[in-house]
Amino acid sequence: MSDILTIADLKDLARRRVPKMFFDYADSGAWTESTYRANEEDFQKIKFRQRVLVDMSNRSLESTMIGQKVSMPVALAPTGLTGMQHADGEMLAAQAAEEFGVPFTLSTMSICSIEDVASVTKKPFWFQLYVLRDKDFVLNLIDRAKAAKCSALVLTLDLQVLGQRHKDVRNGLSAPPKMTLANIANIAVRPGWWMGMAGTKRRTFRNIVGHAKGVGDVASLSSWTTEQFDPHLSWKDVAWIKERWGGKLILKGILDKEDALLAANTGADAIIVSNHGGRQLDGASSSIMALEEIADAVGDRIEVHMDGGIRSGQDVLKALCLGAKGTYIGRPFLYGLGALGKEGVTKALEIIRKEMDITLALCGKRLVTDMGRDQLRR
Ligand SMILES: Cc1cc2nc3c(=O)[nH]c(=O)nc-3n(C[C@H](O)[C@H](O)[C@H](O)COP(=O)(O)O)c2cc1C
Ligand SMILES: O=C(O)C(=O)c1ccccc1
Repeated sequence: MSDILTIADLKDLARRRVPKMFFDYADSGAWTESTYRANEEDFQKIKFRQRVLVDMSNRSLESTMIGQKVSMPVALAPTGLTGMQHADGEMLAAQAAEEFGVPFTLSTMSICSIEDVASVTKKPFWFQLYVLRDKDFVLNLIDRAKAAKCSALVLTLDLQVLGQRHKDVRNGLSAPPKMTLANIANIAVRPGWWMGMAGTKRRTFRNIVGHAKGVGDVASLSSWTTEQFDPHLSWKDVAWIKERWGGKLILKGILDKEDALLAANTGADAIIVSNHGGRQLDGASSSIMALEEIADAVGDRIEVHMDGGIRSGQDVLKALCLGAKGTYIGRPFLYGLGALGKEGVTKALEIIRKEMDITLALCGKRLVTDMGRDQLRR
């Protein structure tokens, strides 16, 4: 563990421990992956101002996201199939986040169900909703998230059609995965992973199987999921979901200022400036480059969050400087989970916290909430 100092170290270890098809699923973007790469690379173009001889004692990373206290403004992003990076992955990641004091967001497309995660956590977590064609099933998900006392609904808007990630096609990643010789050989040499999987009953999309009509077993899943994404969605759907949910609502997948203004009109509590980690529209702008314009356009009308490409505490601070009140990490916690299970998720959060704390000090600030545009050199 002592040799793990960066998120990249966790990624290297995950690559060795997680079967290729699932590691690649996490580590891939749509088509040429240009947006996936830009998400990370564009952070490097932004530089801090270094300040000296100011009081750097008693620093604090505490903040709030949608009015909820967080030990640092870094939530775990919703990610599908998280329980395939490590057995019971969503339950472990939720526990790590809870202990750390940051929000965990459970995906509709998770392996562990809403009820599974609720059974191993004490504090409320957030639930991410895909609005699928089967509206009865969508209502069922909303009601189950309410029953589990989820404290925010994250409504994802950028997956009306599914972007293509070539690696998934090449690896035969479907539900259930194609058991080619290459996949079997790959799993065989990762005993830690498959022993974990053999020891849990949670190996399929448990929010869906047994809940959605026509999905009684795993065999029917693949065609069901691809058919269910709904190209008809409109802003009117946001209104009925907001009404039915009745709690805090976060709209995820905004990358354009016109859309940000429409989102602000819905009365939602926050938007997430996001391109789905470069997994949807290849060729779209990086999230960090879209952030400032969107933050300027909406002003104080709605809280602005962002995700995409955050690989260090420095990246988090840059996003805060450019107008985000909160951020999310996707792959960094997945790498931690694949590398070391729950401990690895905690490790990812600790790495980011330490980088944030030292950077904050060297920028001459004590409070993370004081980071603004004047902390950047432009
Ligand atoms: C493997 C994987 C699965 C994802 N699944 C979902 C999902 O089910 N729902 C969703 O809203 N976003 C999903 N996302 C997008 C993330 O919520 C988030 O926007 C993205 O990962 C942020 O970029 P980062 O991975 O560079 O931190 C997924 C991302 C990854 C990497
Ligand atoms: O992989 C994803 O990014 C995602 O959101 C998703 C979509 C369909 C099924 C599972 C996950």
